[in-house]
Amino acid sequence: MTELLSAQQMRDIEKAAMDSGEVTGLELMERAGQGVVDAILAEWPELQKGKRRAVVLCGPGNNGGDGFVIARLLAEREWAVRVHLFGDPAKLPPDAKVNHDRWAADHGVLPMTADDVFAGERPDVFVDAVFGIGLTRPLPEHVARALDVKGMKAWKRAHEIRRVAVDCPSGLDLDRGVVPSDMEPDDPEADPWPRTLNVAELTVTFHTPKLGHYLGLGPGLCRKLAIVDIGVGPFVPERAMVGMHPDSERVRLVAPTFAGTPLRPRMWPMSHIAKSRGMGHKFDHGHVIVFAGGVGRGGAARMAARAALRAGAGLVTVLCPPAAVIENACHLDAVMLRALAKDQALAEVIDERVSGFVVGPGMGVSEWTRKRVIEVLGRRAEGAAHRDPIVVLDADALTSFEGDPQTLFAHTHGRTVLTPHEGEFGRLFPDLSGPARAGMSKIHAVRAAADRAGCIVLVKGPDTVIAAPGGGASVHAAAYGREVPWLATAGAGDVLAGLIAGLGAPHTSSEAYAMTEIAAWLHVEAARRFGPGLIAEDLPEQLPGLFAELSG
Ligand SMILES: NC(=O)C1=CN([C@@H]2O[C@H](COP(=O)(O)OP(=O)(O)OC[C@H]3O[C@@H](n4cnc5c(N)ncnc54)[C@H](OP(=O)(O)O)[C@@H]3O)[C@@H](O)[C@H]2O)[C@@H](O)CC1
Ligand SMILES: Nc1ncnc2c1ncn2[C@@H]1O[C@H](COP(=O)(O)OP(=O)(O)O)[C@@H](O)[C@H]1O
Ligand SMILES: [K+]
Repeated sequence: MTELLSAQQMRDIEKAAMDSGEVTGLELMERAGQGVVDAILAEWPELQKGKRRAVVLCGPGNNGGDGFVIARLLAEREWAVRVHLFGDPAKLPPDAKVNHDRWAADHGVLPMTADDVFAGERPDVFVDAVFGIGLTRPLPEHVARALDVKGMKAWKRAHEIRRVAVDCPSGLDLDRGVVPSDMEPDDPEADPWPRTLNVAELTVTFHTPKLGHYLGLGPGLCRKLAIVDIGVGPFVPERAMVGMHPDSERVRLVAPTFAGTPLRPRMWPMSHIAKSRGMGHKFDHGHVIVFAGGVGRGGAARMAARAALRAGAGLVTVLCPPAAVIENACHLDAVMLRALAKDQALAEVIDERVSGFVVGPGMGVSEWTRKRVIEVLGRRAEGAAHRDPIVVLDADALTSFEGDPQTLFAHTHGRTVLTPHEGEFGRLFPDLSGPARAGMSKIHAVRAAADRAGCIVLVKGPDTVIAAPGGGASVHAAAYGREVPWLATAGAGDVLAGLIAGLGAPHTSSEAYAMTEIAAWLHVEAARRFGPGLIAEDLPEQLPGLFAELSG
């Protein structure tokens, strides 16, 4: 895993490095600028030869300071570099001022209006060093227009210009992954895309990625992320450990990486999956129960059940109303089937060895669903040798508690996982959702939800956020080469619920949180492996091949 930092955490790290006396702000700025130039030349090796053109846009803070370093280093390569500044040079912070003055000693500095920026000859590289982690409010209109990709049309063959963002495309809030705008109120239900669009082809950030690189609009605006080590101290490995319960302050990125370095999938996730299973009897691999809805409504449960079985649960049983037995029997083989009448207690049809439940997909929003949820959450492990069953609540199991979430939260336990999409999340947490979330990041909202619910909460989407009570949080992003828009298909969420239960069901599987992270990752890997044209039924069928590849 890799830590994702907030802007404040990054500032604290930089400050600690400077306070230690080992490095000065000026040295950090030089390393940052050099790192950006190196990243540009690595990304586009054809730029290593010849005299090229660059336009560099510098802002009023240290992001602008990086821009002046980049301009100088490119000019030293005999590039023709044009620099535009937003702000008063006399008010630049000290390190940025030093670099401005070095540049201005023998080069011009132009104003930052769209007319000035998009004039002159077409550059090979366009560098955005206007704002980084210091953005505090929406971009001024004229700055937004100078950064707008549409302005590039002033040049012929504009598509050949390589757009590079320093730390982030300016205007992106690196804590939330949103672009605050004066024109559209900060309302998550309004169209999140800004009127002017500042999209990079390459974004170069420092030390580790920030939250906003992976949340919301971040990946779509940054496009490709390069991380430059500027030597501000070591990573904190124990906080980023794979498979461990997450740290209460730091957010981690769910990926086979360790402090930014790729890990072999054998180490993660396969070693964790294997560890939780060990050897043994099929019951040791867990028995998962999936509740199905009535006649004609069992598909969601069947897909969840198949995912749980493919994920490695030893046994999976679908429980359905007696009237739906024939329908389900026509579809199920390896997955077992039992009838459960409305007035029957669970204990009449299942034994105490059941170690996982999926409740909700296709069940219907009803009082009956509420009762089953509470009944399931009341089942606890017999004796210290066993753990409480993992209980995944999705879809109708969540919506059935709309307006009365406290009743649900009174029964959840540490091995409960809620898997809402944003709509379902809003039904349980209206004050953390929709317009009420304005100004708050998805991380903040999901952390608060996990605290309130007293269990793990996973909120789905291209940026999936997982949180546990006490502050631990992770982001799993289907981004930066892992985009799977075709995963937005009916039933994909049911499969995810089954995956979590299947991975978390072995009695020896202690970490429901780690298994939830792994499930989110495998879900997207399965979708990538299949490709466009995917329907939800295809997802579980990808798992055997995927496991084989990951173990290779
Ligand atoms: N510290 C270090 O050692 C290192 C830092 N590094 C680099 O520094 C960057 C962070 O620098 P930073 O903290 O100065 O913030 P930055 O993003 O330049 O912006 C702050 C300025 O913008 C202004 N402002 C904000 N929003 C505005 C708006 N909408 N419209 C108008 N003005 C606005 C704000 O003004 P204020 O809000 O105070 O009025 C302030 O003047 C970081 O991203 C990385 O690139 C690297 O070199 C590595 C070493
Ligand atoms: N653009 C996207 N990229 C990647 N994954 C997505 C995207 N849109 C949705 N998903 C994933 O697809 C699944 C949809 O689940 P859900 O909303 O519950 O739908 P359903 O109820 O039809 O199963 C979630 O796991 C979500 O993370
Ligand atoms: K920038």
